[in-house]
Amino acid sequence: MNIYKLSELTSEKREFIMKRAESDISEQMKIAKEVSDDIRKRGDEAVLEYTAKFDHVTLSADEMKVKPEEIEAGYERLDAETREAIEYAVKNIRNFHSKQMPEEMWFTEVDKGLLVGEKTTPIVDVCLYVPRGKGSFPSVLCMLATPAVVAGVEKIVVVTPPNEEGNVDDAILAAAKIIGVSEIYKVGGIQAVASVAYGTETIPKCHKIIGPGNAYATAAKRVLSNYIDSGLPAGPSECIILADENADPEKVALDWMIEAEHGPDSAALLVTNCEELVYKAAEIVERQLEKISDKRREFVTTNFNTYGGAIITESLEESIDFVNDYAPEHMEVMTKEPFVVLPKIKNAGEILLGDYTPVTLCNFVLGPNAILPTGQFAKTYSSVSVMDFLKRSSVGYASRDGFEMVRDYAYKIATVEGFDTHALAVKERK
Ligand SMILES: NC(=O)c1ccc[n+]([C@@H]2O[C@H](COP(=O)([O-])OP(=O)(O)OC[C@H]3O[C@@H](n4cnc5c(N)ncnc54)[C@H](O)[C@@H]3O)[C@@H](O)[C@H]2O)c1
Ligand SMILES: N[C@H](CO)Cc1c[nH]c[nH+]1
Ligand SMILES: [Zn+2]
Repeated sequence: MNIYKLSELTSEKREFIMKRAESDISEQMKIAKEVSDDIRKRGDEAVLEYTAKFDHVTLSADEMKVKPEEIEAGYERLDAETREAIEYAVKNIRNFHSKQMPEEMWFTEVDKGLLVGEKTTPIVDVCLYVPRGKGSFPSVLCMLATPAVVAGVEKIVVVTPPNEEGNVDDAILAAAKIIGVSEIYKVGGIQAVASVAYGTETIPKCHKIIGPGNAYATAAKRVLSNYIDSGLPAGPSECIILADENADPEKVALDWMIEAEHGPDSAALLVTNCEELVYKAAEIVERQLEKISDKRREFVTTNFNTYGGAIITESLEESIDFVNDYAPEHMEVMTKEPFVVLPKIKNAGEILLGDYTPVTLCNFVLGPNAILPTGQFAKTYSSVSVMDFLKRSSVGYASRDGFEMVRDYAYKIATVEGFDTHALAVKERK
């Protein structure tokens, strides 16, 4: 596997590690443009052809929309333990996101007679993209639909690629029923993004699509950015385990592998000032790899030899600087004093502290949102939250006296900017 000393890393290698897999999706963007143009022209007919081509499933237009009885049947088929786990997860996710809800309206008097504030309103329709390719993601539906419901979105549309049998997985259907969403379409990748960006005979046009996806879904969002708001960039999963000499190699090894199993394009890094920890954890990884499926083992090993691996630094401070530059999607802090490290972490989608908060917990049941910015976008974007489903309108009111007090100031600035009618509106107001 890749084991680098940070001080010996070439600038090319550092750039490769920093950029991860999302650096070049120009090929996928070409395909996304062709496919989406065709879907715009031919609607459902084209969507179904591309579903056959890319998902290897033949559906009719009527089969694309999941029927209420399919949701019921999926829920009933799912075993009781999994249903209970989903219900528990949704409870914590709902709780966490309810705390994020801003006040519907607030006002403050910035000066006498000048009242200003904000009014928050749900986005009227939002499409949730639930991936299905290298894995099945009922948890992603929970992470997207729960805050959408908490925020009060009126029309929630779910798109997800059909499985090999042309259906939606039972756990996704059950999660939908538990959360209370029912408009689901069996469509994925570029087809899904283009369908909701333009609208087809069967699939409604939406103003926003949000959710993680592979390079094709990401490419389609970029190509269609004039037609639909596509939220945060959430591509191949990635994680940094930040550890010092106090970390337990067994736990480090377990958690280092978590996000590496998403796919060959993911990135899982162990960043530590303790060389001995790296070799101990790497040995344990070898042993643990024997316990997982061939498919996931291959993803982890590919990952550890491409975008992932270990970075050995000279000190904990140097490790923290590296993390801040990398801006990981997920990160775990496994150091002697994680709460002391916390304030020093400036760029990360999620920061999990201590020995007992593996990424797995937050991905599924803890409550915070696991849909997070990837590819260094954690420098400017945040995790999915209720704010992704809301928007703010500024509100202002000036009384007559308030207006008189500020009219000259407004007039001056309008004149300096050369906006005549702006100036007139305050100068000539009786
Ligand atoms: N950042 C996050 O919060 C987060 C959360 C969960 C998952 N993820 C990531 O999301 C990604 C999900 O990817 P996935 O592949 O499992 O599911 P996906 O739904 O994104 O992709 C499957 C779709 O890709 C399309 N496709 C596949 N091959 C194609 C080809 N050759 N040409 C055109 N289209 C093609 C198909 O239409 C298919 O429906 C993973 O990288 C995972 O790590 C990220
Ligand atoms: N780690 C993913 C976000 O990057 C979320 C997830 C769902 N299932 C497994 N993992
Ligand atoms: Zn994961």
